[in-house]
Amino acid sequence: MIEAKNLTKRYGDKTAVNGLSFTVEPGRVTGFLGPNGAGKSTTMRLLLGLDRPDGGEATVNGVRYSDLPQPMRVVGALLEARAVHTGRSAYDHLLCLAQTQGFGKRRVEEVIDQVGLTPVARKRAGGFSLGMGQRLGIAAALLGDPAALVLDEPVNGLDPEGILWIRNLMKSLAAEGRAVFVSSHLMNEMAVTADHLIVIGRGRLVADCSTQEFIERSTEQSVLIKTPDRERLSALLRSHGGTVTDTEEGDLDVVGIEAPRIAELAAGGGLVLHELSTRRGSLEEAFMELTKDAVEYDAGVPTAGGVK
Ligand SMILES: Nc1ncnc2c1ncn2[C@@H]1O[C@H](COP(=O)(O)OP(=O)(O)OP(=O)(O)O)[C@@H](O)[C@H]1O
Repeated sequence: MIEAKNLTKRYGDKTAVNGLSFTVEPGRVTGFLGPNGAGKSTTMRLLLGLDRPDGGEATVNGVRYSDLPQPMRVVGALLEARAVHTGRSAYDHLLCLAQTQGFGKRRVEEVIDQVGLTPVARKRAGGFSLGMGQRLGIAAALLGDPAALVLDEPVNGLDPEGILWIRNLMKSLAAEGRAVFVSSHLMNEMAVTADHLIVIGRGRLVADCSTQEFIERSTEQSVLIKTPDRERLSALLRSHGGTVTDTEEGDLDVVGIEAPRIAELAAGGGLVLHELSTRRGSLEEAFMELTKDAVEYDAGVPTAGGVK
């Protein structure tokens, strides 16, 4: 389990991470979301002991990274997508890393196989594509068979096949009981990958809830109605507490009453409906709205214990 307690990091006047507390549980993929500059990479660097916090602390299985005797056995990390600038082969690169931690050749071969690099394992890693470089980075993260993984924007710059591969890998690593913590600024990507979401805006926690809960709470539901009895239906729905707006196409958009109830009310009033459809706002819109709120109002958003 990864835990951040009141984590704070300042760079000069800028507070990159501001009193952040959350836990990343084993057995699930936890998405770490925030717009550019929200503080995701800084938080991950603090978790991995690459930077010192100005306040609070970050631990993995209750221990600070810098105090872990064999860190690669506890947490594997992939930080920022970049090509590996090495004249060494993928195999030699991993073997070198493995030897620093006392892992053998067999483990190197296993992780190479796991990430699908066996056919190119003896080729110079410096010539790898971004996708192959990512696979190599993930192989390095997996070397110690760690209980937790920290992956910073692993899908950045990958083609659809690479994205699908990483997505499935993260899910299977979580299914094996590992804590998988993955950052992204893409809401839609996290919606299909993560079981749980931690959302930050300007270094502060905005939401900490299951992905399902986030989707349900964040995307407001409205009902679109096509009807020849627009005026009467509109008045009827308003009298039952609905918020009714006219769309540019001359239809009705209703918030606050669900479709089956609208159909019953219309039938009761002898009003004709030509179309009745439930719509949800896009997740990406909801995410932008949420992080904007964090900055401007810091209210009305889902957190672990409900809506803040
Ligand atoms: N070494 C540093 N020195 C000064 N400011 C920094 C440093 N590292 C990060 N920052 C600032 O802290 C804030 C958070 O940056 P961080 O890289 O953690 O955000 P992020 O959420 O990972 O963004 P992105 O998705 O763009 O990588 C930004 O405003 C950034 O400019």
